[in-house]
Amino acid sequence: MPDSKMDETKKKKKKTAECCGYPISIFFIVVNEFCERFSYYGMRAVLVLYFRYFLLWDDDLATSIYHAFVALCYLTPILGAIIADSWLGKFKTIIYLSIVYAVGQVVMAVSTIHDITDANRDGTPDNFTLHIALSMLGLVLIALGTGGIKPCVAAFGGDQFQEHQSRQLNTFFSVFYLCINAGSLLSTLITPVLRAQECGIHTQQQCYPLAFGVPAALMVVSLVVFIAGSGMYTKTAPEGNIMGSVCKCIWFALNNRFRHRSDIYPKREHWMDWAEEKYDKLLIAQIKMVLKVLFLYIPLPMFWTLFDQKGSRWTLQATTMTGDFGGFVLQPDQMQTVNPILILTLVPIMDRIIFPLIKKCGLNFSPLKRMTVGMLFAATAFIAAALVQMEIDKTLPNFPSSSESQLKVVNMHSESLIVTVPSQEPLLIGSFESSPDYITFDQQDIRLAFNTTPEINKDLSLIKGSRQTLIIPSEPAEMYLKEDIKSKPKEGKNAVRFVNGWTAYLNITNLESSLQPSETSNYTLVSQGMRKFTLTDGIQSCEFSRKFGFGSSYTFLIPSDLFSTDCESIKEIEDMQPNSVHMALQIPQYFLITTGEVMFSVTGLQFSYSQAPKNMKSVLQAGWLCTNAVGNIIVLIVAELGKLPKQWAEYVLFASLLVAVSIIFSIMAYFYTYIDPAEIEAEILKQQETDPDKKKKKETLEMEEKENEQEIKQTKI
Ligand SMILES: NCCCC[C@H](N)C(=O)NCC(=O)O
Repeated sequence: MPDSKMDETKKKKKKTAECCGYPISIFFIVVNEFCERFSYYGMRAVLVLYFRYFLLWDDDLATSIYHAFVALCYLTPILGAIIADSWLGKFKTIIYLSIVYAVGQVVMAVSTIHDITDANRDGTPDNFTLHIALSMLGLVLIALGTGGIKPCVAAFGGDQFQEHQSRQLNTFFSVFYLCINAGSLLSTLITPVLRAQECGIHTQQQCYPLAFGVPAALMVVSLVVFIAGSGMYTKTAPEGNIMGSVCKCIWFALNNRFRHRSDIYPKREHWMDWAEEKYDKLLIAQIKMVLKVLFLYIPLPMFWTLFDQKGSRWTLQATTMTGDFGGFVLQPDQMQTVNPILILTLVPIMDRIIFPLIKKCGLNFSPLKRMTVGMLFAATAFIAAALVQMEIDKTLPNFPSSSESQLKVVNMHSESLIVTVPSQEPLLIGSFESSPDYITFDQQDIRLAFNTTPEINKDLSLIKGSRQTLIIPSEPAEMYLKEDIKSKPKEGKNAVRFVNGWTAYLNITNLESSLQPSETSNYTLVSQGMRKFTLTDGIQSCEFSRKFGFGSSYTFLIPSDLFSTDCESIKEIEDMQPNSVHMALQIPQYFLITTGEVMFSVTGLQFSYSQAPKNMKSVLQAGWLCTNAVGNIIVLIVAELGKLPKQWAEYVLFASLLVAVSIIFSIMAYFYTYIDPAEIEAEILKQQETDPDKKKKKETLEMEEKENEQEIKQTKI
């Protein structure tokens, strides 16, 4: 940094107002982070639902676009860091990109107003292309904004501290992390509730505009708060195209090394020293510092690969468990809120009790050791997840493999039937009853015999890898096959269907269409709790209520005396029993992974700041965030390619991989020497001052500058 600029920074640092030893400007930065994370996580909480139920995309498309968006959010930090360190400085970059971000959130909220294209006022948008175009534009702007400012805000916060505030600087990163999680916790609780409201101009629909509008408003608040602190910040000026200089310097060093590869040339201590012919010693030293840290980052994505499965695999695991806590019921995706809740409790405990205690015991728990231990905690969390999975597997139905078929028989006939099934004892099935469980067949084509008069022999061609039910209506000769669900219903919901044994058509609430006599409905998904169905044939009606748990499946048999028994004679066949393993069993794995996160992530944030040269703080923050992006990409690849037959085995595989990676990381960390970049930079600057050659060059430069200034003055006169 030119001396004049350095003096400017120092002058500004002197003016910084303090409160309890902290720069007051920090207050604006942490509130800004809280609002920004509220905005980001709030929007993310309802994004997949918006894709699925507003844009009507299928599950695969909705999930792919969602993951692509998250990956983009972790790739754009590089762009933000380059803009900040090389061109605009962190302050202006945060302001400009926050404006882009807020505009993105507003565009996204507008895209969710169905009324803007609902000309025929039927409650669904008429021009999906416009809604899709607007939402994609909004998401790109949001990714640019959130990713772009992310490395700058943490580094800008660090810049506010002076040399005597190193203890407070470390605490700052913990408080910063607390704000992230407080924002994310509140928004993940609030935005789904906002979405569940009904709103609209012409028709009342799920209130996506409110669910996306509130995060947009929070982003505007975040920007206003940040600007409000403007007069108090320490703003380090950018030093020109630093990234360009870094790339050119590395390229020159590599080329120069290659040109002098012969043994006749004396070796140099570091390959970057081959840039000395052309580049400043300070720049070379700074690049060495950055490269050393980036090298250390290579194994880190593996941690994020495990960590980010909280939102996917672990949530899926929760859908196969029960969330009834007595006083309240937790939905599977709400289990994720355990992470920010634990962060809010664990960070203070670690900072105030655990780390000081370890220090008191005389142990050197250095940042890199903490990160290694953090990785091991995450690995243990996956072992805990595997154990829980084994418990769940014991309770899961025996689904058919890809070479097997399964069959159940439902008898809606007024008399009992004896069914002869290949390689089985004959089955006696009472009227309005079903065979006890699914029968598994290795072959696709089977022949069943029924003791009706006359006897019926039925050839069936079953579907491999599927579960089917053979419905025998009041006229057994008209029997037909219906395909059943072959996995647990999504999101912990319950799949229900009805077989109409009533003599006329029936309308049933929640079903897509009316049911003809003897017809079986498709499945409809209902959430946990008390659910009511009204059945009517247009003349008479009755109500049927039932309490559901999580993840069950039922076939309800409607008898011919439906209305005379006021719906009470409806018979229930349990096709899949409700989940019985409790979601509370996931708490240990959440506890372990969050402890790992506190040790790994908070420390990594701090480490990336402390080990970066002053002009590349944002770049190293971006490098740190990039490890997260790579981790997410690994999740996507593994999810596509490496599907193991047993989920618990996949958890154990991930845990083993992370243990292996943490061993490699600990070896790399052993050879890493912690540095004080400011000290090294000052030392080199001092050397350059005393270097006669440099001194001369500097004097000439200063003389030239003075001459230039005089010339400008004279031209003005
Ligand atoms: N809905 C879960 C939010 C988890 C937040 C996570 N613990 C975290 O701190 N992430 C870092 C970030 O910058 O968002």
